[in-house]
This record gives sequence, structure tokens and C-alpha cells, in this order.
Amino acid sequence: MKQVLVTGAGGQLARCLQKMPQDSEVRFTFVNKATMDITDPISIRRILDNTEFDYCINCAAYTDVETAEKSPKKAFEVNAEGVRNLAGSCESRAITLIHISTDYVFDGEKEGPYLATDIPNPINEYGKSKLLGEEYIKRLMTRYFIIRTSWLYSEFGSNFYTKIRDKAEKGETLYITDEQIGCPTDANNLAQYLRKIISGGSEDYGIYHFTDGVPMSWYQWAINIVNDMALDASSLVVRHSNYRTFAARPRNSVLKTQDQG
Ligand SMILES: NC(=O)C1=CN([C@@H]2O[C@H](COP(=O)(O)OP(=O)(O)OC[C@H]3O[C@@H](n4cnc5c(N)ncnc54)[C@H](OP(=O)(O)O)[C@@H]3O)[C@@H](O)[C@H]2O)C=CC1
Ligand SMILES: Cc1cn([C@H]2C[C@H](O)[C@@H](COP(=O)(O)OP(=O)(O)O[C@H]3O[C@@H](C)C(=O)[C@@H](O)[C@H]3O)O2)c(=O)[nH]c1=O
Repeated sequence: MKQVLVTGAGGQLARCLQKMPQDSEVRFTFVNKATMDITDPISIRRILDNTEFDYCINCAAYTDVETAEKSPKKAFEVNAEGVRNLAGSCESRAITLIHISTDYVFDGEKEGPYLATDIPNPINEYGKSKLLGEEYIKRLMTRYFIIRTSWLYSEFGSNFYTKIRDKAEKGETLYITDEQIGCPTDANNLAQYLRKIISGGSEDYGIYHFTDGVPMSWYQWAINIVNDMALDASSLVVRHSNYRTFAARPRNSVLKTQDQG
């Protein structure tokens, strides 16, 4: 039986892990921010000293890309310093850390999909904070998996899919950018992939990419979502080529999936 700690239990990926059927191979313990705040080393210690965990899946993160751009401090506290706390604590207890990172570590200037070995160069504060988190893990740990993924969606929380679905249900016209391409990824599929890493017992530590593998623009994705709702995308979804946001996003953030770096 493998003991697995999952942080950030209130978030969408953790909730996807939580809803997976349990088996006798893996026992998950879910901790939310109130129980274990990764920016607070004492609360980390309290949880890790209580049970001998084999793995920690870090789903805790600051994911508000727009707010991170306006005031980056919190994003760096959680995505970089919090991850450093967790990395140090896991390493000293021989816990394998499975950490989730993002396509936004890349600048988007590459033609073609990004490999896990490509050099990151984030263009927004969220991406910079996530990259620093990766760097702390590489510096402090020997047993880790950094899984970069992109454009996560699920039935849980607020994500591009739920935002578009809710607006379309109200009959609102959707103005959607066609300026960026990436791979939407069902967080439930990522949850299954993470679980396979654990049940397979792999020791091929390093950086990996995981997505659902179908590149498209946000505009194309919005059309697909609306069509799947059996609504008329041609009247509801309007292509926008200059959609203003505070944070820059990579033009191309397609990740070559299951690629190791
Ligand atoms: N969403 C996406 O499109 C993508 C996400 N990722 C990465 O995947 C991972 C999971 O993302 P996702 O589930 O969507 O994110 P969510 O924002 O849904 O969940 C993150 C969770 O972490 C919690 N949290 C925030 N700060 C802390 C803290 N200091 N200590 C403990 N918990 C904290 C949040 O709580 P609260 O809400 O109360 O602050 C929230 O419950 C993240 O690492 C993210 O960077 C990568 C690519 C795409
Ligand atoms: C809601 C909306 C967004 N957009 C644009 C803005 C932006 O360029 C793009 C995506 O918008 P969002 O703000 O929903 O998504 P964003 O927060 O950029 O999503 C990112 O989240 C982080 C956590 C990640 O790690 C990334 O992989 C990615 O999923 O679509 C529109 O054009 N129209 C709209 O109505």
C-alpha cells in the first residue's frame, strides 16, 4: 500500500484525484490550505510527521494569471517559496514529490511543440513563479516528477471550459481570442496519469509533459464547447484577434506530450 499526500485539496485537479475510485494499492490523504498551507513550514511538518508518506502530489498553487500580473508577491510566495518548503520537507523524509507545472513557463516563440528539454523563458509573472518552483525542486531534490500540463479543465471550479459553458448557457455572445494555441487537457485524464506514475513505481525522475494532445486556439476550443452543448456556435462565438488582457500569454504553448527532460 502506497501512502500519497495530495495538497491543495480544494482545487480542480485535487478534486479530480479525489473522485477517482479508490483501490487497495494506493491510499490518498487530501489536505486543503486550511490544514496544510505550503507557505507555512510548521503546517507542512505537522502533516508529514504524522504519517509516513511515499508520495506527495502537489496540487497547491496560485493560478490566477491576471491577478498575479498585477501583484506577483502572492504567486511567488505559493508557487516558488511554498514549493521550496515542500521540496525540502519531502526530500528529507524520502518522499517522492509529484509537482504540477505549466505550459506558461515557455515564451511561445517556438515553431512547433515544446519538448521537456526546451529552455523555459516565461513572459508573465505566473509563469515566472512556476518556473522558480521547478528550479527549487531540481536544486533540492533527487526523487521528483515535474509534470507540465496546459489549459486544464474539469467540472470543478472556474476554468475556461466552465466560463464559456456558463456564458453560453445565458445566451451571451463570446468574444474569444485566436492569438494563442495550446492543448486543452481534461484534469481527470491528468489525475489518471498521475496515479499511473505511482502505481507503476517509476524511478525515472525528471520533467515530463502531459496534455490531451490536440492543439487548438482558445477560439476553436470555445467553438467546440458550444457545439458540444448543441448550441449554435456560429452565432454565439466571435473570433477576436486583439483581446486585451493584463498578462501576456505565450502565442504557442503546445507541449509535446509524455516527453521527458
Ligand atoms: N488550471 C490550469 O489551467 C493549469 C494548472 N496548472 C497547474 O496545475 C496545478 C493544479 O491546478 P488547478 O487544480 O487548476 O488549480 P486550482 O487553482 O483549482 O487549485 C489550487 C489549489 O491550491 C490552493 N492553494 C493556494 N495557495 C495555497 C497554499 N499556500 N497552500 C496550500 N494550498 C494552496 C488553492 O486554494 P484557494 O483557492 O483557497 O486559494 C486551490 O484549492 C497547479 O500547480 C497549476 O499551476 C498547469 C497548467 C494548467
Ligand atoms: C474568458 C475569456 C478569455 N479569453 C482569452 C484570454 C486569454 O488570452 C485566454 C485564456 O483565458 P483564461 O484567463 O480563461 O485562461 P488562463 O488563465 O490564461 O489559463 C491558464 O491558466 C494557467 C493556470 C495555466 O497554467 C495555463 O495552462 C492556462 O490554462 O482566452 C477570451 O478571448 N475571451 C473570453 O471570454
